[in-house]
Amino acid sequence: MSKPLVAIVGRPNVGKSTLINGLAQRRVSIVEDIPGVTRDRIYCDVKWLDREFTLIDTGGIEFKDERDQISSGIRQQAELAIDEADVILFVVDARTGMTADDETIAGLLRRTGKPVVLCVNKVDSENQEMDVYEFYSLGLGDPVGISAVNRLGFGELLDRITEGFPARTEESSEDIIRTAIVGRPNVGKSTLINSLLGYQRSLVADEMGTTRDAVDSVWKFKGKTFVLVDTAGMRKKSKIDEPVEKYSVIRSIRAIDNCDVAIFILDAEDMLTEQDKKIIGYIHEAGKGLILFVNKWDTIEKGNTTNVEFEKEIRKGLPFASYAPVLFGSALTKQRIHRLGDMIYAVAEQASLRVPTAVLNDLLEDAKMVNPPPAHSGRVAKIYYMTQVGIRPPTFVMFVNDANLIHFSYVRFMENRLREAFSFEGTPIRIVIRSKKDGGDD
Ligand SMILES: Nc1nc2c(ncn2[C@@H]2O[C@H](COP(=O)(O)OP(=O)(O)OP(=O)(O)O)[C@@H](O)[C@H]2O)c(=O)[nH]1
Ligand SMILES: Nc1nc2c(ncn2[C@@H]2O[C@H](COP(=O)(O)OP(=O)(O)OP(=O)(O)O)[C@@H](O)[C@H]2O)c(=O)[nH]1
Repeated sequence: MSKPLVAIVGRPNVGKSTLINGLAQRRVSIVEDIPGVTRDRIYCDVKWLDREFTLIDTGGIEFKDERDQISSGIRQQAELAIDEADVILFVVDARTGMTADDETIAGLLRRTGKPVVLCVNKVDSENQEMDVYEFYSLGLGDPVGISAVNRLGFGELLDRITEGFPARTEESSEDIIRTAIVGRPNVGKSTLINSLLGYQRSLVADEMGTTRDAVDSVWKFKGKTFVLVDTAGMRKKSKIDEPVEKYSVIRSIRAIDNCDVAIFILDAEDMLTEQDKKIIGYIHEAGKGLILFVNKWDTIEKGNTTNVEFEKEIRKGLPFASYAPVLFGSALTKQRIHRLGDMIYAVAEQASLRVPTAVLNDLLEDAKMVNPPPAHSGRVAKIYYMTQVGIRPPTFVMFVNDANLIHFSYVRFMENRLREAFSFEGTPIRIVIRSKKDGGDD
C-alpha cells in the first residue's frame, strides 16, 4: 500500500524539470497558488496504467549553499536519492554526451544495488538515436532515449520505472487510521509517539536509514486502532555538515503519501518556518487530513491571550489550511495530548463524509441566491448542479455552462458554503468545475 518513491538525479540542465513537468498529472486542487509550494514543486504524482508512484526532484530539495561546489552538490543529491528512493531515475543529456560528472554519479548509483533507470534525454529525432549508445558504458543497463520537450519515449520510460511496482489496490483496512507524525527534527515527534503509546519504544538504531517502516506503531485508543507512522530519527551520524532537514523532507513525503491524517508538530519556541509551510502545503495538496500540534507548550510563559496570539500567527502563515484544527500541548508533560485520539478520529470521519446530491443542490441554490455567479465579458455563468464524486478528500464536481466563466473566487465561495454547512474540519476539499453544453441530462 506504500506508494513507491522515484528520485530523479542528474547534472543541472539535462532536462529534469522538463521531464517532471511532462510526467506530472495535474492535481485537482482548489487552491492554485500556495506560496512557496506550487512555485518550486519538488514532487509530483505519476500514474501509469495501473501503477502509481511519487516522483521527487532531489535537486529541488537541496538547500543552497554558496560555497558548495557543483559536483559536491550533485553527489549529495545522488546520495540522498540512494538512501530514500525505491527506484532512481538517472537523467543524462544526449546533446552534451557523457561527462565526468555522469560517470561519478553512475559510480555512486552502481554501488547501491538499487534499481536505476538510465534515461537519455534530448533525443529529439531518430537520427540522434545513436547518441544513446555511448551511455551503455556507464554500466547501468539499457539506456532509454527520450525527448522530454517533445514527450517522446515516455511510454517505455514509464514501463521501465514501474516494472517492479505493485498494481494499485482499492482502499484497504477501512477502520485503521494511518496517522503520520511529521515535523522538523527535534520538535518532539518521538516523544509524542511514546507518550501516546504510554511506553518507551526501543528505537532501532539504523545507520543506513532503510528500515524505518518497521517502527510504525499500533496505538489502540477508545476501541479504535491507529497506526502511528513515525518520521523521526532522521539524523545521520558522523557526517559533518549534513543538512539534516533535507532528509526529513523525503521521509515526511513518504509518510504523508501513506497516511489518512497527518499531525504536523510545531515547536512553540520556533514557530513556522518556510520548510514547515512546504510540508504542510504538501499535506494539503495530497488531500490528507491535517492537525497542527504546537508542542513544548510547557516551555512558554503564558499570559491570558498567548494561544490566541500563537494561533493567529500560525493561521497567517497557512492561509490555505484554515480548516486544520490547532492544539497546544506538551509531548513531555502529556498536557492535552489525550485529545489527539478523538481529534484524529474526527478528522478521518470528516474526510470520509458523503453529502447526498439533493442536499448539495439545496445548498447550491441558496448559494446562488446569496451570490449569483458573475457575468464575464457579457456572458453569464450558469451553474447547473453539483455532486460529490469522492472522499478522502471530499471531492465535488460542479457542472456549469462554461468552466472558463467560473472564477477562482467563486470556487472559494462555494468551499466556504460547504464548510459552513458540513464543517469538513481538518480535511481539504476539492471542487472541480466541469463544462456541460446545456442544463439537460447526460
Ligand atoms: N532539445 C531538447 N532540449 C531539452 C529537452 N528537455 C529539456 N531541454 C532543455 O534543456 C534545458 C534544461 O532543462 P531543465 O528541465 O531546466 O533542466 P534541469 O535538469 O531541470 O536543470 P536544473 O534545474 O539546472 O537541474 C532547457 O533549456 C530545456 O528546454 C529535450 O528533450 N530536448
Ligand atoms: N520541554 C519539552 N521538551 C520536549 C517536549 N517534547 C519533546 N521535548 C524534547 O525535545 C527533544 C527532541 O525530542 P524528540 O522526541 O527526540 O524529537 P523528534 O522530533 O523525534 O526528533 P528527531 O528524531 O530528530 O526527528 C528531546 O530532548 C525531548 O525531550 C515537550 O513537550 N516539552
